[in-house]
Order: sequence, then structure tokens, then C-alpha cells
Amino acid sequence: MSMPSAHTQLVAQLAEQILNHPERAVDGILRRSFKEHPQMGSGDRRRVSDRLYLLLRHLRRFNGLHTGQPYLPACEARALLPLVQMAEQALSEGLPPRQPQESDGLYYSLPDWLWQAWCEQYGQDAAQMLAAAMLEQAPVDLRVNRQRASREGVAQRLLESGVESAPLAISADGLRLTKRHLLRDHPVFLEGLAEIQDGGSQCIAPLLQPVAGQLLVDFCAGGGGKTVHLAALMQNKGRILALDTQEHRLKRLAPRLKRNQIKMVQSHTIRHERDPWLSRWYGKADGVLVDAPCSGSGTLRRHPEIKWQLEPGQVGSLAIQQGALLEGAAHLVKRGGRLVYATCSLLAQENEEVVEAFLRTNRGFRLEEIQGLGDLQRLATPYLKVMPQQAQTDGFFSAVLIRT
Ligand SMILES: C[S@@+](CC[C@H](N)C(=O)[O-])C[C@H]1O[C@@H](n2cnc3c(N)ncnc32)[C@H](O)[C@@H]1O
Repeated sequence: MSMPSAHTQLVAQLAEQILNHPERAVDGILRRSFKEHPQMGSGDRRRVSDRLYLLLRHLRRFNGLHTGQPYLPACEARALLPLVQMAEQALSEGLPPRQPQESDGLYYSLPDWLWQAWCEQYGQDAAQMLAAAMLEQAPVDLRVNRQRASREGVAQRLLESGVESAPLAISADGLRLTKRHLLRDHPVFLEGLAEIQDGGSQCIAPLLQPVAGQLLVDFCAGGGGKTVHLAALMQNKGRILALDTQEHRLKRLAPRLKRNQIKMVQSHTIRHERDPWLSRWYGKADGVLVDAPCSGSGTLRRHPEIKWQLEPGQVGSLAIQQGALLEGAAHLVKRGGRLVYATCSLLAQENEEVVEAFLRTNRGFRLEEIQGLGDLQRLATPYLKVMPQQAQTDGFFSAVLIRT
């Protein structure tokens, strides 16, 4: 092993922190580290994060190639150093070809339990395509705020500043940047003409079939990615209740609403899904979105660390929480109203199984076959499953339930 550079050492230290602290967001860990290294310019930062993400994507495989063992490396910077060097080599020369002794789980750098779950659910061929797609870097997608701009208009504004984009087939309001750019300081973002939102995520809000003047509830609104989309689809007319148990997440919604000039959203922190405050809205909502907390197993391109942090037992606990959330949120739906359940997970335990269990005990709801999705229709089964290998987006699952 050659003498590791300062960047190599920093990547190994960052990976150690990430692997040992699943409770901390990778963004936050990177931000703090860059603050502690003010001498690093934007090029240095990009180089460090590119290496880090490549390492996290291929962690199991790189360790397999280095040690000949199918296990994960020890989560210590020293043990990770040679693997960071492999990531550096892969960035300049490409990934090494598949070795005959590499199993699928090792080659696609997945924990065996996740690889097996995908094989059982999707079959081996589809699981291989899914696993390969999850090793790609996620592109930057935008959702044009159709209240304020057209897709062509935003594409033109981007082009004038040297940023090329192409329309997304999966979403009528979507654009994909041809190359990665940071857009947080770009006028189209600052003026609320477009939001940064993955193309798969853009498929969820339309499932509520929002109409101006309705009352909608975004039950797990978080930072409000889908709340602002719902508001745009309602032409900013009517009312949206944006709920969450985490006040700090809802706080991120305020600047988003301001940027998008949205005035019809009322946010409220609930204590839990049976909070008595909710009872005033029982049976009143035209539509309720439950964008449930989940494993994030559909977002491994963006969050490869999840592969090494998630334990199979956690998926079972999440499924229990998801079922409880769906039950709690269902009370708010009026007769004929829509209850949309969504996750960014690609595990049946958090998806179909949660919906099927809900339907078994809630006879007042029926599952609606998702229709009218144009290009997306082939992904509906009757659920909507947005698969990364088909649409080059994050993976999403969604079910539409109607209160009868
Ligand atoms: C997948 S995130 C939501 C992302 C958000 N909809 C968006 O598009 O930006 C799930 C959210 O559910 C919230 N949550 C967890 N338990 C909850 C509960 N019992 N009631 C309401 N929200 C809850 C979490 O705090 C988290 O913000």
C-alpha cells in the first residue's frame, strides 16, 4: 500500500464515523468535516465526497477483493484505508471486472439478507438489474413548479446559465440535469420556479388526484417535498395540513413554502398518529398522504450507507410503525376520499404486506388499481412501483386506498 494522502485518510475517517453512527446524517458529517478543513476548496470537497460515496457503494466488494473474504471490513479508519485506495483507483481506471468467485451479494455489494429478499420478491434477473442500478450515482432531477413556470421555460433558463437538462419521461413536470450541478444558489430554485426532487418522488403527489379547493392532509410531511408538490397541483387553492411528529423537520417547510409563494399550508406537530388533536379532522379530508418513515432501501444510490446500517430486525419494527400510521391517518379520510400510502422502500414487508394487513382489518377501504399513468402504467401492479432500473430514479412504492 502506498503512503495514503491526506484526502485518503480523511475519507477513511469519514467512512468510520458514518458506519459507526447510523443516527447521524451523512450530509451533516460531511458539512462538519468541511468546516473543520477550511483550506479545502470546492474541488477538494468534491473529490473527497466522490471517493467516500464510491467506497460506501462498493464497500463489501472492495473488502472482498482486498481480503478474499466475503465479510464487511472492521469499521475503523485503518482497516478502511486500503479500500479507499481501491475506490480512488476505480475512479480513475473504472471498477475491476467481476471475479469468478464473487457471489451476487458480494459483486453487487449488498448485505446477503437484502439480496435474498430482492431475489424472492422480484426474481433473480430483476434483482440483478435492480442491484446494478443501485450502484449508479443518482442524477439531479427537478420538478418545475407549474404554477409559476413551464418545463420548457425552466429548461431555457438553466441553459442560459450553462446547465443542460432533458425532460423526464416519468413526470410531466420533471427535468433531469445532463451533468451534476449544485442548484441551491441558482435563480430557478431561489425564485421558486423549480424544486430539486427525484423523478420517482414526483410520481407520488399526483396519486391523490389533487383538485383546487380540496382539503388534503400530508400526514408525514417532514421537510415538505410532497407538500409543495400537492400545493402546486391544487393551484395553491384550498387547504393542506402538513403534519409530522418532528418539529425540526416541519421547520424546514417554512422557507420552502415562502420560496414557492404557497399560502394554503398549515403545519402542525402531532405527538403521535392517535394524537387527540387529530379528531377534529376525522372524516373531513378529500385525501390523505402517508409518506411513511421507512428503511429507505429504494434510495441506495443516494444513501449507500443504508446498506451497512440497516438490520433486518429494523424492517419488522418499521412495518409495525407503518401499519399504525396508516390506521391513524385513515380516520381523517372522508367517504369517497383517497388514502395514499407511500414509501421509498423496495421491501414487501414495508409495502404490500402493510397495505394487505390494513385492508384485512379496515373493510371500509378498497384498493384502487392505479390507472392513467401513461408511461408509468407498466409499473402498476395494482400498486405503483417505481424501480430504479426502469426509470433511473429512486425506488418508490405506493398504494391508493379509497374510503367506501
Ligand atoms: C419519509 S419521511 C417524509 C418525507 C416528506 N413527506 C417529504 O416528501 O419530504 C417520513 C416522516 O414521517 C415522520 N413521522 C414519523 N412518525 C410519525 C407519526 N407517528 N406521525 C406523523 N409523522 C411521523 C418522520 O418524522 C418523517 O419526517
